[in-house]
Amino acid sequence: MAADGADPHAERPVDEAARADGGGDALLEVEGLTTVFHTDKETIRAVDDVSFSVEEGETLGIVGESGSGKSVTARSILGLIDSPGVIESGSIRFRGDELTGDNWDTHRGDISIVFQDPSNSLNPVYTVGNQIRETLRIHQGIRGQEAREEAVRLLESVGIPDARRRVTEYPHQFSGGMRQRAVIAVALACDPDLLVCDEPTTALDVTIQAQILELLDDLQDEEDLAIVFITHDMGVIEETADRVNVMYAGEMVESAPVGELFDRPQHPYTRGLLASIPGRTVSGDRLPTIGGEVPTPTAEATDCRFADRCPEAFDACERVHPEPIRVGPDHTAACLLHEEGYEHDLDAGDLRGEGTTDGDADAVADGGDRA
Ligand SMILES: Nc1ncnc2c1ncn2[C@@H]1O[C@H](COP(=O)(O)OP(=O)(O)OP(=O)(O)O)[C@@H](O)[C@H]1O
Ligand code: NI
Repeated sequence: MAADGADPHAERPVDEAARADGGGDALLEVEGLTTVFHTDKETIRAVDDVSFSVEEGETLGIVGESGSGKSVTARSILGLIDSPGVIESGSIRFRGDELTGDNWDTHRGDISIVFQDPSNSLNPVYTVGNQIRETLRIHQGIRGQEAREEAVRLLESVGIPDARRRVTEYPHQFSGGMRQRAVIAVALACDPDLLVCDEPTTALDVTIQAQILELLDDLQDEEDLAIVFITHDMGVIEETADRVNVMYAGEMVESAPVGELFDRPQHPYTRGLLASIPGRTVSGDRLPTIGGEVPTPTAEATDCRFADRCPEAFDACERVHPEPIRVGPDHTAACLLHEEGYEHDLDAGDLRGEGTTDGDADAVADGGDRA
């Protein structure tokens, strides 16, 4: 689904299987997004053919281990990919407008981002109020007394007490939790329709984390914001998300409404992530934790990138790349276990249950060069 060279506004065939939202007029539609980094040594396919959409007012959670491509997805949506990175192909539409191809400026301010570390998001030499007013001026044309009042109102709306005084303070005078609230206030000063939060609570302690999550929830109700919430924490996903995309090695391996994903996870990787939530066991699951690490994708996938960590892999997983397919209403998974025609392989080369024993060599005797 390459967008290069093509008229970005041209009608694109919608891949029914890859789109879990069932169509309709989504706020944000991402289709076939592929973002690569050309380093000296290799090309890293950080986001590889990912499709999803975000509806008005909903929270989409993106979850996956470190290096799975969550942040690059976020930065792609905001047009923040810099050299050596490039959006190689795909389409990102906001309210139907194509953003790829340097069209982000027309929607700057409609989409805002909150990063993990609040200290890097605020400029230490300006007061918090100053930074909110600057954003109000640039994105909403609000100046002077009106901007001063709006800055106080925004600080109040993110739960900062004594806002009238604190608006005159510098970031270093704020605690970590208060600083992240201030960052959210700056993000809201654009009056965005979509707020992208990239691990916004990871640097905060648990109590403050819970307060920030509650704040985002309240803001969403009040301002009818759509939120893309990025985290590696399934527990946080359960609390915040309406829908969930599970990412692995640049790909979206499962997508479903949050209740459905937790009740009926269809990808072994998702089951592994769920089993890693403290105090939670998933029926029939064999993975208390997932061993190994996310591989760095450097070539187009010709196999399942999760296969060598997967307790349910069989030999076809080493030679066939699974595409997202529909596994339920509004639910997709990219796993051969759900694709027709591969069941026979279960008999031929089933590795299930063997992953933790040292009998792997025997099990793969007819399965090729599995390490
Ligand atoms: N500027 C860059 N140059 C080269 N490679 C990059 C760059 N930024 C990201 N990558 C690579 O892209 C892949 C995805 O990275 P990304 O930051 O999106 O992961 P993530 O899911 O957000 O992980 P984390 O949970 O650690 O934040 C990784 O392999 C990473 O090394
Ligand atoms: Ni990240």
